[in-house]
Amino acid sequence: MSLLEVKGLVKRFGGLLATDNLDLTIKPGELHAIIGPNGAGKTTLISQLSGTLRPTEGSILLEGRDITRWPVHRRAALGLARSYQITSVFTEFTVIENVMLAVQARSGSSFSFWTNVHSDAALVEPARDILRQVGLLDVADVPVARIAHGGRRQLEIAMSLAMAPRLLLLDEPMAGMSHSESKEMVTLLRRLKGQYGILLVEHDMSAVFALADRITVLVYGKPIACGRPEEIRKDKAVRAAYLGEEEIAA
Ligand SMILES: Nc1ncnc2c1ncn2[C@@H]1O[C@H](COP(=O)(O)OP(=O)(O)OP(=O)(O)O)[C@@H](O)[C@H]1O
Repeated sequence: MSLLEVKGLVKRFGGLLATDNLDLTIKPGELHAIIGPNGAGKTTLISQLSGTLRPTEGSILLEGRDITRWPVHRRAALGLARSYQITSVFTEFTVIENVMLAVQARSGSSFSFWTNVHSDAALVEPARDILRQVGLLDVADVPVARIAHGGRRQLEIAMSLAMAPRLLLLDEPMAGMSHSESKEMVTLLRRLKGQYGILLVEHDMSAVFALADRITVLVYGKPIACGRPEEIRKDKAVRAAYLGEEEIAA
C-alpha cells in the first residue's frame, strides 16, 4: 500500500488554478521530491497535505485513510509532520531541551508544564536518540541562539522526528544554507530516507537529484512528469520548462 496517495487534487484561488488535477503517490521509505519553477504550486501542495489549506477537489489518503478533511493536529497524530511548522523553537533553551519539549508534546502533555522538562529523565533518552540520528548530539547542551543556521534547520527536523512521523513534509530545508551546510543536510536526509517517507520541496537541484527516489515536476500546478532522477533529467517537457536553468541539464 502507498504511504500517501493523492488523487485528482485541485486548488483554485479565484480564477487561478494552483493545483491542477494532481495525482501523487509516496511509498513507505521513499524520498519523493517536488520541483518546479517559482509559483508552480509546491507550497500550496504541501499546505494541502499538512492540512492548513483545504483542497477545492480531490482526495488525500494516508496509509489508506481519507484525511482530506482532517485538521492539522489529527493528521500529525497519524504521522504527518511538516518540518517548517516548528515555530516554537525556544532560542534561549538548549538544543536537547527543545527536542525534549517536542517529545513531551507528542506524549500529550501540555507545553505549560515546560518547567518540568529539565528533570524528566524519560524525555532525555528519546531526545538523545533523535539528536544522534540528526547529528546534533555534540551540541545538545548549547543554547539554540548560539548554533548556526544549518544546525537550526537540523533541529527543526529533529523536532519533527520527535512526533514519530511516518511521512515528513520538508519545505526547502536547504534554503539559506552554505554549501557545506547543504552537504550535511543531504547526508542527514539520506540517512532518514528508508526509515520515513519524505516529500521534499527544494530548489537546490543537486540535492534533489542526489537524494530523490522519484521526482514530480510541477508547472502551473500541473504535474508534467514523474519518474526516477535519470528519467526526469532526460524528459523533454521538463527540459523545456527549465530552459535556461542549467542545473537540471547537468
Ligand atoms: N493564498 C493565496 N491566494 C491567492 N493565490 C495564491 C495563494 N497562495 C499561493 N497563491 C498563488 O498560487 C500559485 C502557486 O504558489 P506557490 O507558493 O504554491 O508556488 P511555489 O511553487 O511554492 O513557488 P516558490 O517556488 O516561489 O515558493 C502562485 O501563482 C501564487 O501566487
